[in-house]
Parts: sequence; structure tokens; C-alpha cells
Amino acid sequence: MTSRGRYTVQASQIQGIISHRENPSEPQKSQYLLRWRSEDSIHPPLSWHGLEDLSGVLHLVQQHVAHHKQRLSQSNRALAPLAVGSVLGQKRKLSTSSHDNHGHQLLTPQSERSPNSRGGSEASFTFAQEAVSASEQTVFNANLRRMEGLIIAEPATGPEVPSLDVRKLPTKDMLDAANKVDLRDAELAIQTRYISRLRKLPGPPVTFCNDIDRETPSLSFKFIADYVLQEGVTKHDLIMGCKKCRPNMGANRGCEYTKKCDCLEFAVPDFEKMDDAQRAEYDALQIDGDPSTLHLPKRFPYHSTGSRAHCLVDFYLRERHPIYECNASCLCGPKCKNRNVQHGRKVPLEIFKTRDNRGFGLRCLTDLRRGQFIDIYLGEVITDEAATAREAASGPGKASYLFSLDKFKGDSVDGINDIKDEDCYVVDGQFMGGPSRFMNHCCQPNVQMHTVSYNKYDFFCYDLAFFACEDVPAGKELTFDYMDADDGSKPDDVMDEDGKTKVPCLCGAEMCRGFLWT
Ligand SMILES: C[S@@+](CC[C@H](N)C(=O)[O-])C[C@H]1O[C@@H](n2cnc3c(N)ncnc32)[C@H](O)[C@@H]1O
Repeated sequence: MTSRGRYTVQASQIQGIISHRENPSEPQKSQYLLRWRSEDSIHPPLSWHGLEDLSGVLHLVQQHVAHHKQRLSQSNRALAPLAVGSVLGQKRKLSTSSHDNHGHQLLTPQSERSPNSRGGSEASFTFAQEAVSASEQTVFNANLRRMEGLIIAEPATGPEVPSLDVRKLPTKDMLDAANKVDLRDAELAIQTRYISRLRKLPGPPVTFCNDIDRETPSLSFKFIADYVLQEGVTKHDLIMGCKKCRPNMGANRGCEYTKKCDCLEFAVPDFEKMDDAQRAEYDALQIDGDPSTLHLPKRFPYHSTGSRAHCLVDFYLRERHPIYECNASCLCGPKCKNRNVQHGRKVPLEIFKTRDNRGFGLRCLTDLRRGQFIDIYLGEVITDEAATAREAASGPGKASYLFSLDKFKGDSVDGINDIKDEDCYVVDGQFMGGPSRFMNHCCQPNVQMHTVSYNKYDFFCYDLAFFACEDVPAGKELTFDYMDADDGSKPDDVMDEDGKTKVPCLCGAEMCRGFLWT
């Protein structure tokens, strides 16, 4: 890296990017007009910068480019009445149980600027000299210095400095100049940054492919490895493991004696293996409202051997019962076959741009077997109240990334109070999450979302895991049904009466319901 590259603008230093233009001395390279934060709100500094100064605010460059392109396409649409707008889903929480400153801005002709007039270091002198020769445009009223890795801007004022109303920026001339710029260099830098972030993700590769246009998913999105619990959210820390199971118990799969395994205490029994006495015991427990199925035979959730080893068994795929995996407190050992999702993603994924206005999507680069675990859905865990506030703030027309942890809604926590909708936490994958947040909806999906708990006593915080529900060839888009509520509710039950939440579904499936509820 050159010494020049070590100095960058930080997001906290600037109010925003006002406009862009082609670098006057480097054709094909873009430059961006920054409005700096300043105590001088009448004359906040403005200065032009190339991408080499903006690596710390590439996400803001991305936002600026996106807004610019949106504005351009809107004005093009106004000229072409037959053009069709893109369809974005209206935001809706999904069930898993189913500056402007006032005043005048000063312009300093570059030839009149005194780069180190404010005591700048040698670095500032060097930089300002470059800046003077780099541009012939005059919108530049900042004295710049390079200090401690940062570029510092201070207003340049004086009688020789012409003024400009900052409320009227960008000017028409600036907009006209901006419209002529290709922005390919910025889009390439953004994509390169995104790909390098994907390379740092743990597990098999996650790649990125866009052969449709030059868009890259938001750089403001943060990849995380675990839930981020936000205000008002608590996770049960008392994890009880199974104490009667051992690593080697005959079938050598860990907890094969499902009647004994404490982790499977609330797992659904295997009715086919139950004798009359056990069935009577189960019926009595149901009448008492006792959720424990200890002593009763259960179906092991995962195949332990064969070509579908580690895949979710058909019974679970069909019945959608919660999966209870063993945990770190168990005596069954780390190789217990009742541990799968907790070992993380084992398949390579690709985020790609869809061809039909559904934004980005997700595919797996290897064949998937029916029942094979793909990845979990990650995000911020927020309260239902916070989720409602986020929905209201984002407004209609925004993509939805909210999934409610409501699998145990209606169950009793303490024998008296049932879990209500408003008690349930919500996972928001919009700002933070994993690759699976790119999975689109399909009315005939090839993936299902299942609840996976490692702590049978925590009814509020557990994993949402994606499993293939059919064999999926490598490269086929992975989709799940956003309305596949485990509580049996049908699409019509969840529609607003006025149908406002109906958004056209573009899944293209033969049995498409025609709309997407998001
Ligand atoms: C969880 S995100 C999926 C990733 C999203 N495509 C992206 O680019 O970030 C859900 C959003 O994707 C879009 N989407 C997903 N499936 C769709 C479908 N079948 N038809 C139309 N839009 C869809 C909607 O905007 C929806 O709100």
C-alpha cells in the first residue's frame, strides 16, 4: 500500500456524499464531493476525493451510487411510460411456527487555496499539492491535512472565497456532470470489498456472482457468527445436558436410547414404536398438559448412517416438530449424532443476482440430499415491540428479514401463563446475519426452516435452521416458503383485511399463490 492509501476518510467525519464526477485528471476514475462534519455549520468544508481516500466509507459510496442510479432510472421511467417498476416486498414479520446545513457554502478556487495554511503536517502539504493539480473544478473550500491515518478537513474562508448555498447542492451542473460518469471503478471496488468479506466467513466458501448488472449487496450489512441479542432480550443460560447417555451405547451414535435421553425430553414420541401402555401414558400426559415425553420412545431426528447420514429424517421434515439437539453439558460426547446444526454450515454457498426482480438469491454449489442441513438464519434478536417499531419505521416497499421465534407460542412456560405473540422474540437479518438471509421465497420450495433447540428450557431463543426438503442439484436456487407457518395458518389467515400486505410473488412456480407476504 502506498503512503497515500494509508489515509482515509472515516464515516464519523462526514455528513455525506453530495455528488460525484469524473476525475478531471484521470478519465474513467470517479471522484466524490464530501460534506464534512464541522462546528461551523454555516461553512461546512467540502472537498473532492477519489476512491483511494474513501476505503473507510465505501459503504457510503455504495449508498450514493445506489441513490444516483435509482434517481436516473426514475427519470428514465418518467420519459418511458411503458417501463415496469421493480417489485419489492412489503415488510411483514414472518412466523416460524409457521443536512442539511443552512447558510452559505464557500467555494475556494483551487488556485487560491493555501494547503498548509492551518498548520498542516508535511503529509498535508503533499496531499494538498496533489489535490490542486488533480482537479480544475472549484468546489473545494476545505484545507486538508493528513494526520494519524485520517484526512482532516477544515473550512477555508476569506474574502476571496466565493459562496454557495449548501441547501442547493448538488447544483444542476454537478448533476449533469454526475449523470455522465460510468462509476464502474466504484462498483468494482465495492464488489471487491464484499467478496473479501465473504472470504473471511468461517466454513466452506461463500461466493458471489452477478452476471446481470453491477450491483453488490449492501456493505453496511455485517456478517455475524452468532445471534446478536439486543435490548430486552435474554437467553436462558442454564443448559441441562443428558446425563444417562454415553458415547458408545450399541448403535454407536450417542443418544440412541431415546427413552433415556434428557435432551429429548420434550421431543415428539415415535407413535409407531409405542405399545398400548405407553400410548395411554402419553394420552394422560397430554390431558395433564405435561410436555415431558421422557420414558417414551422418540424418533431420532437425524439419519445416523447411510447415504443420508446427518440428514433430517422424513418424519421431522413432514411433521415439523422442534428438533432438540444435545449440548456441551451432555455426557454423550462430541460425536453424538444428535448434534448437527450446532456444528455449522458444511456446504459451499453462492449469493447471486436473480434474473427476475427478486433481488439477490442463494444457491448451493454442491448437490444437496433431502434433509441435509444447509445453514442457520442469523440476525439481531429483538423484542416483538422493537420489531413492530422497525417495521413501522421502514415503511412499505422494503424487503423483509424478520422471523419471529414463535414456535412455542401457546405453550405454557410456568404451568400457568401461555406464551403470547408479544412475548416472542424476533430475528432481524436486515442489518446483520449470514448468507441465508438471501434465501428467497417460493410457493413450491426446496428448503424448509426448522426450529433447533440446544436448551429444552428456553422457549424464546433457539436456532432457525434450513434443511433441503428434496434433493437439490448443485447450482439450483434455494428457496423456502415464507408462509410455511408451523402453526398451520394459511396465507389468507395472515392477510390484512384490506389486502395491503399482498405483494406479487415472482417465484414462477406452477402452484404459485400469486402473492408474497413479507
Ligand atoms: C429475506 S429477503 C431475500 C433476499 C432478497 N432477495 C435480497 O436481495 O436481499 C426477502 C425479500 O426478497 C424479495 N423476494 C423474495 N422472494 C420473492 C418472490 N418470490 N417474489 C418477489 N420478491 C421476493 C422480497 O423483496 C422480500 O421482501
